Amino acid sequence: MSASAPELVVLPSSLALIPTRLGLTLVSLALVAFLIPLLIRPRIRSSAGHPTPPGPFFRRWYLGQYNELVLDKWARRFGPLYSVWFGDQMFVVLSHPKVVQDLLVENGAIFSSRKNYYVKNEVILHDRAITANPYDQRWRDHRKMAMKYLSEKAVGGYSDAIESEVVTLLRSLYDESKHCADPMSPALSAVRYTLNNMLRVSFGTRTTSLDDPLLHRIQRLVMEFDDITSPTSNAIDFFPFLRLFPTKTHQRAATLNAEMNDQYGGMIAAMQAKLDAGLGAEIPDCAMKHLLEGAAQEGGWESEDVLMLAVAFAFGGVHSIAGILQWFIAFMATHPAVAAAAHAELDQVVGRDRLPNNEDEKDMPYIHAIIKEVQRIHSPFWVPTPHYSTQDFVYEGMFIPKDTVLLLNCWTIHHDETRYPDSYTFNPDRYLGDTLASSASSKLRDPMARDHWAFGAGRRICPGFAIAEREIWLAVSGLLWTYTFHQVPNEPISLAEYEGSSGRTPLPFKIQLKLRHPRAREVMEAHDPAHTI
Ligand code: HEM
Repeated sequence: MSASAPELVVLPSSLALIPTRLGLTLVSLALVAFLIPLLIRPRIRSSAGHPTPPGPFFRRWYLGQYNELVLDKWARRFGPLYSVWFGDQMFVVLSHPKVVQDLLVENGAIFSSRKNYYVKNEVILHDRAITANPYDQRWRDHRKMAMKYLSEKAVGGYSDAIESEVVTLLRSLYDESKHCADPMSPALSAVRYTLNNMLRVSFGTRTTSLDDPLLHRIQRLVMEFDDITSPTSNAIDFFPFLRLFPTKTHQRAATLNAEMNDQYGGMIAAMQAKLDAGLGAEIPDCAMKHLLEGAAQEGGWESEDVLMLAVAFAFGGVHSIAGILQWFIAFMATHPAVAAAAHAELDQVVGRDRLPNNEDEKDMPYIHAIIKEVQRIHSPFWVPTPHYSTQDFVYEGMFIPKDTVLLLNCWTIHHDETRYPDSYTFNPDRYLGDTLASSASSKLRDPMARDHWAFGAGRRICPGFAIAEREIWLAVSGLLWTYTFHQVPNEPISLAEYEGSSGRTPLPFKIQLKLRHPRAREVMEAHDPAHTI
């Protein structure tokens, strides 16, 4: 070896470099050949030659905080059905009501599964929660059980409890604002209202004050869940090799799973201990009691299934409704003419002696319209939990292969100028004459007649629809009956920005409250804020 080295040194320099250059070129070509498929979309066709829907040339792994705006930009460029690749996963984006109806509703047997997202499904939910399950028997069992407690009929049984929580909410705002003297943030009271309703349904319990540690812990867990489970945000979901490395997202997801187990597992164990001690009569009727008393065993459920149903209720039903209520307050403070028209309707239909109730809704089309408009203009989920296909399908000449993720592009649909003229303006009048409840509207055959798509579509449509509508109606009408809402000088409320990765809640803001009439104070003061079930 050492004898041949000098010979190399005497070679002309250009010749000596040839093997090196060739090697480098070959390595570069190999790298490019390896990298290009990772960067650009593949060309896929059906056996009959149909191409996949058009879409961006490059693959993605992250769309940023306002991911709906990127999806909207592409919808304008590529049309109502386009495809985009995230790492190894093809997404198709549905940006028109007819496409949503044709695929998710009419072909629900094919488009109702869920992708096995690594962070959300595997690490956090252990493949068990209703929202994450593929379209299989476990999902059917969970969904059936959830509907037992969330159906229209079941919700009728919670009306008194929800009405009582409304007064607690009104009182909490009153106390927090030092009897309307100080500006205050409505966020925590709104979260407590929705959490108490969910705890009532699942555990027959509630938090007792804004300082209750349970409120703060669940609030934190739900926010963390929303923050780390956006369907278009985690590279680790789309590039499986990243799972071999320790990442911050993975660590956060594992911690969240442990905390959920600790919190909800602890509550379930405490209930089980009470039942074992023969003290079941002390526990109000609720989903967890029913499951622990036998329903779970009959359905072949394991303890983790029970836990995950409770988690699904909290994670699905707390920030969604609390977000709507916060947006509603923000719009009332910034649109006093709308609030004044709602107050006039209340005075005419309900008067000032009592709070509005469920029966009043049909007689108050304007407040009904305000609620629909808030949900249209600020849906809590601009990118709702995606659906997933279980068979190859050709739609309008475009190929949607099995195992494709389908995104309902709520932002683009809710800003379609032909359906909602002047769509960026908050204008409840657009819904006057639409007397249907949103749950009834979602069943209309004509997708263009549907009020909005905030609750999703097809067989995975939100099972909390009925309770959400009750909670929102009673809270919104009660808030309007009690207060007028005002912006705080020099602290404008932003109606454009929001927290979280998908529209969830407004940025923190403060409002100044004013009581509308003395009877409102009497109603609140007669109510015990520590009211227990
Ligand atoms: C304003 C309130 C709410 C909104 C806007 C909302 C919205 C949604 C949306 C968009 C979906 C996905 C639907 C789809 O895949 O097409 C969903 C699913 C779900 N929601 Fe809601 N939701 C709300 C309240 C609730 C409540 C109160 C609960 C529970 C008590 C709940 C529990 C769930 C569950 C468990 C799923 C998963 C269903 C499945 O995969 O089969 N949601 N929700």
